[in-house]
Amino acid sequence: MRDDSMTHVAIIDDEREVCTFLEHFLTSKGFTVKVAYSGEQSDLLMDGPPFQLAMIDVKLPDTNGFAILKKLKEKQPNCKVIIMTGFSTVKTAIEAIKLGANDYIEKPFDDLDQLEALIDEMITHDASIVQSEANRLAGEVGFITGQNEEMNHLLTIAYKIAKKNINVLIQGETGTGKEVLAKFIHQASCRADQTFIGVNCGALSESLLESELFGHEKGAFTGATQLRKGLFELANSGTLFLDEIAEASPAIQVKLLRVLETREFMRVGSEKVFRTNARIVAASHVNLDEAVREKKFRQDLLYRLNVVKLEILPLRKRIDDISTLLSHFLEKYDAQHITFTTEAMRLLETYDWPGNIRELVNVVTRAITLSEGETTQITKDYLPCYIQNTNKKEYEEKEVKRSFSESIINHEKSRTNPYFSDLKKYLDNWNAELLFYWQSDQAVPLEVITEKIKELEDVTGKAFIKKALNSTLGNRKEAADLLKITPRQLRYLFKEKKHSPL
Ligand SMILES: Nc1ncnc2c1ncn2[C@@H]1O[C@H](COP(=O)(O)OP(=O)(O)OP(=O)(O)O)[C@@H](O)[C@H]1O
Repeated sequence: MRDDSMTHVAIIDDEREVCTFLEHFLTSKGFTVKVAYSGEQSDLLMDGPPFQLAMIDVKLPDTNGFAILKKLKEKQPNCKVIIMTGFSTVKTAIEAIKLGANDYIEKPFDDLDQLEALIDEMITHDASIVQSEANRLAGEVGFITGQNEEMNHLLTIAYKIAKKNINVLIQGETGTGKEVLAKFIHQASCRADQTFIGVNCGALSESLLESELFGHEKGAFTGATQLRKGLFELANSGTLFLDEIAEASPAIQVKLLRVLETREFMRVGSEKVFRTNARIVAASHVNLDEAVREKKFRQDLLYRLNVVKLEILPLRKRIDDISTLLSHFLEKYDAQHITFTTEAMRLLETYDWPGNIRELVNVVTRAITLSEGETTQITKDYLPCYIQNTNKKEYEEKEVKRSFSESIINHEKSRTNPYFSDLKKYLDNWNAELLFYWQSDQAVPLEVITEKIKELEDVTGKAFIKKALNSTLGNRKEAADLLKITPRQLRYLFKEKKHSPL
């Protein structure tokens, strides 16, 4: 007769020694244990009374951990699952987490305290606690999610894997919050009280980036007047955030690969080998699989970086999060008294947000500033003209185009987006807005003005690049020559400008 006051655990693994060890270990903790050595035997277990926890090996002779996980989640949805994996199959275990496993542990079990802590956590914590802990920390760091299920799932996965010592790759369009997510992972990890340092690999020349990353000895090159520690050294027990990793040159990619493989590096101008324990979180708005196919990015480096890949949705695909984001920003700017009219909300939910959350922040701060002293209700008139002019049909047309192909998307967007289609209109609006601020009796936060100036630089620069590309029929090399910049700079400007993936 089964005693339901006890904790019931299933172990599914074809390695008999592992099963024997776990059976002893768990029985000594007062749990009852059932063992299956194959998929067939595990089917029998799953058809029986429910388990609180199942520990499942990734590889079995007649099936794999994914298939067992799927069946278990169907038959016993409340059963927690720990996937057991060898080092070489960590990526597989991460996939299992994405599919609903609660955690994974590497075999052999070197650290029994860690094993015990993991099992205890599984038994005592229910999933809603993990979710609410993740949400609390996300609120603290400023990575807000609302109703969107995919984003909430991503947040939970980020929270779970944060505690593991593995590299993470974050992909997402510009302004979607890649850096904020990297900070969240750092804060949720055991390294939270250590350093978090970030570097934008596209913003520095090759030699500067090399010395930034690895440091240099005094006299290593002209201008190296003193020894400088690099980021791998400074972030030794913390997290190193490599932003826009796709922009790293081939030579830097080789050097990064070496550090990721061996954990060793040398300062520029020195032969001495240093070790680093920095956790790497890399980010890119470029699809790195595509960059590998186009031979712009090393496959072996990508393999090392994306032990876990997290993809943040663009804002237009998480429209259901807009109201939560708005409330967050209103609170952040101490403007909780402000509300948005239904019409204004509809416009915000219909606009396609090429600059993603960064652009939303700008729109909210602008609306707060403009409405100050006038009203507490944001109507459509307090939104920028290009958002007021958005209509549903135009949006839907863009959606269809978007799914057509990435390259066509980018081209179409630049053509149809009112932001770029008419530079003169944009400049007139910009001028009018700035004059409005200037003539306003209210003090305008300088941040709003500097953001507008950056936006002007972005939009105008992009318009001129687009003009040059039009005249060279899309030939980037020739366009770069016309603009008297290098093709690399053109690529950078082309992709990095904040408000508009061309
Ligand atoms: N989920 C979020 N909740 C609240 N604010 C967010 C969120 N995501 C991004 N932001 C805000 O949007 C702005 C851009 O975020 P961030 O710099 O992390 O984006 P990014 O994807 O790294 O951009 P880029 O690709 O241009 O470097 C910041 O002001 C950030 O605070």
